[in-house]
Amino acid sequence: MANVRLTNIRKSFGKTQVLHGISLDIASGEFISLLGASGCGKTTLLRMVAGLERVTAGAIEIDGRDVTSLPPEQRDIAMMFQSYALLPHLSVAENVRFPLRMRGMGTREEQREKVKAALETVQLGHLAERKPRQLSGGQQQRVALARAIVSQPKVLLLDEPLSNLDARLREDMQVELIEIHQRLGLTTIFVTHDQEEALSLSDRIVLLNAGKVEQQGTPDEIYNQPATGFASNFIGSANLLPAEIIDGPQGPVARFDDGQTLALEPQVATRGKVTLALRQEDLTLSADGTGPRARVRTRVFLGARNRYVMTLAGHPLRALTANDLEFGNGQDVTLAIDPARIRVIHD
Ligand SMILES: Nc1ncnc2c1ncn2[C@@H]1O[C@H](COP(=O)(O)OP(=O)(O)OP(=O)(O)O)[C@@H](O)[C@H]1O
Repeated sequence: MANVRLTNIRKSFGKTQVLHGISLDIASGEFISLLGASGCGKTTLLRMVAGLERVTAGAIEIDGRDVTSLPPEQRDIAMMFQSYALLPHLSVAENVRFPLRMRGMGTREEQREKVKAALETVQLGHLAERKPRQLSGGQQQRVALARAIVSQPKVLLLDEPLSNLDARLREDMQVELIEIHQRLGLTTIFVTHDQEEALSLSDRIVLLNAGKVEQQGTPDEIYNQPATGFASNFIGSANLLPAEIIDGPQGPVARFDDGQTLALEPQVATRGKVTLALRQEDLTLSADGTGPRARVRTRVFLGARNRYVMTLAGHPLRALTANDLEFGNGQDVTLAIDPARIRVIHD
C-alpha cells in the first residue's frame, strides 16, 4: 500500500495540451475513480502514473518517492486495461505467473504460492490449468486481475476494466472488485466514463473535464452536491434549465422563460438569472395538481422505470419515474420536486 501524489501534472501531445495542471493526493489504501467523458484525459493521466507516458510538466510521487522519470517496472504498480490480452498458449496459472517470471521475483515455489493466492482471491483456483480460450469473458477478466495483483503491487491502476463485459457480469465484477479491494486494501486508481461504476466503487471520485479537475469528493458529495453545471449534468444526468429567481408570495421561486414558476427552499438567497439542475429521478409527474406544466414528447420504456422526455418553456426535460405511470405523447403533466433537491447554479 502506498500513497500517490500528483503535483501540477501537464501533458501536451505536440501543440495540443490535454492535461492542464492536475494535482491529487491519493491516500494509502484509497479507491479513487477518475471519471470523465471520452477524451478528457483520464487514460493519459493513468498511463503517466504507470510510467507508460511521460509527463510534460509536474511530478508523480509514490510513497514519498519521486517516480516521475522512473520506468514502469521500478514503480511498484500494476495496471489492468480494458483489453486484457492473456497469452493464449499459457494456462491460467502460467498467465498469472508471467509477471513474476519476467521480473525474476522469488523461487519457483514462492511464485507458485503467490499464483495460488492470487487465483484464490479472484475465485479461480479451480481453473488454474485451463487455457484462456476455455474461459468465459468474465473469467478471463478475473485472470487478468489476478495477474495484476500477483506481484503485490503498491498501487493498482485499472483502465475501464469492466467495459467489455455485459451488464450482468459487470455488476458481478463490480462487487468482486469492492470485495478484493476490501481484502487487499490496495491503493487503487480506476478510470471510467461510467458514473454508476464510479459511484458504486469509489472512496472518492475525481471528475475530470477537458483536462482539468472539475470536482472531487466522496460519491455522496459528488452525487448530492454537484458544484457546477457540468458536474450536475454528468452525474445523474440532471436537467439544466435557465430560470430567474424572484420573490414569490411565499418565498423565492424560479421563473422559467414561459412565466411558470417552481417553489424553492426559503433559504435560497440568490436572485436573478441562474441555471437550475433538476435530477431526472427527483421529478414526479401527475396528470393534474399545482406546479409547472410540461408537455410529454416521448416515453421510453426501461423495464422497471419509464423515462419521459418533455418540453418545459421550450427546453427539453427528462424524468425517470416508476413504470406504473402512463402518460401519452402530447399530454400535459404537472411536475413536482422536493425543493431541497433543486440545485441552483450561478451563471
Ligand atoms: N499519443 C497521443 N498522441 C496525440 N494525442 C493523443 C495521444 N493520446 C491521447 N491523445 C489525445 O489526448 C486526449 C485525451 O485522451 P485520453 O485517452 O487520455 O482520454 P480519455 O479521457 O481516457 O478518453 P477515452 O475514455 O475515450 O479513452 C484526446 O483528445 C486524445 O485524442
